[in-house]
Amino acid sequence: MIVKDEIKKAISESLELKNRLLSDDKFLETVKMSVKVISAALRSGKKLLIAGNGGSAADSQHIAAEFVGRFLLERKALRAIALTTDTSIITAVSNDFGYESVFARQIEALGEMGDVFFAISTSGNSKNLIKALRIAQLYHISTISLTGMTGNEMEKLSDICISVPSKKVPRIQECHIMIGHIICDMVEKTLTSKST
Ligand SMILES: O=C(CO)[C@@H](O)[C@H](O)[C@H](O)[C@H](O)COP(=O)(O)O
Ligand SMILES: [Zn+2]
Repeated sequence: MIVKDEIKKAISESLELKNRLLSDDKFLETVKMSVKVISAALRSGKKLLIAGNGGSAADSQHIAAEFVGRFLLERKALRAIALTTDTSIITAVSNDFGYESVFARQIEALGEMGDVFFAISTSGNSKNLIKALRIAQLYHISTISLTGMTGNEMEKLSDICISVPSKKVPRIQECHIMIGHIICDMVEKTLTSKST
């Protein structure tokens, strides 16, 4: 039996978490910093590489599409790539090197100094993202992580970590895509504004 109370519980949990973010100045600051770093990289012709597993792979593609296509404004295409889409690369690298290398290897192939690597994970402990963050650091690529609770491994390896204070995967993911949209919106506005 479908219970309306359960539906309401999921919605209120999501709202409560978003409300916590609304009054978390440290969180707001990390989003603001991320917008600055991504805007500066894209403005100077560098690119945004995005990766995550499962639902976060979908978020990676969703965000890359906003940049390459458009979010809300008419403007030129922006350089963003999701590292989650090429099944030949994903299967070959996983098969030959192991799944842990699936993003790191693509960063090694495509990443350049000054690019930004945006890693999305609810646990903040996915091994393939940890390895990719280490490689990104080695190649002087800026690193931004979007995670769940603080204190995760990815946070330690990232220049900026935007963490959502929850252990509930779906609730974290709901905040992640909201944050992704906010970043797209603000980067788009920054890059199309004449005064900046
Ligand atoms: O979307 C969901 C659960 O809501 C799943 O597909 C989830 O993303 C996968 O289990 C991921 O492998 C989890 O990885 P991570 O968020 O811990 O990095
Ligand atoms: Zn999900």
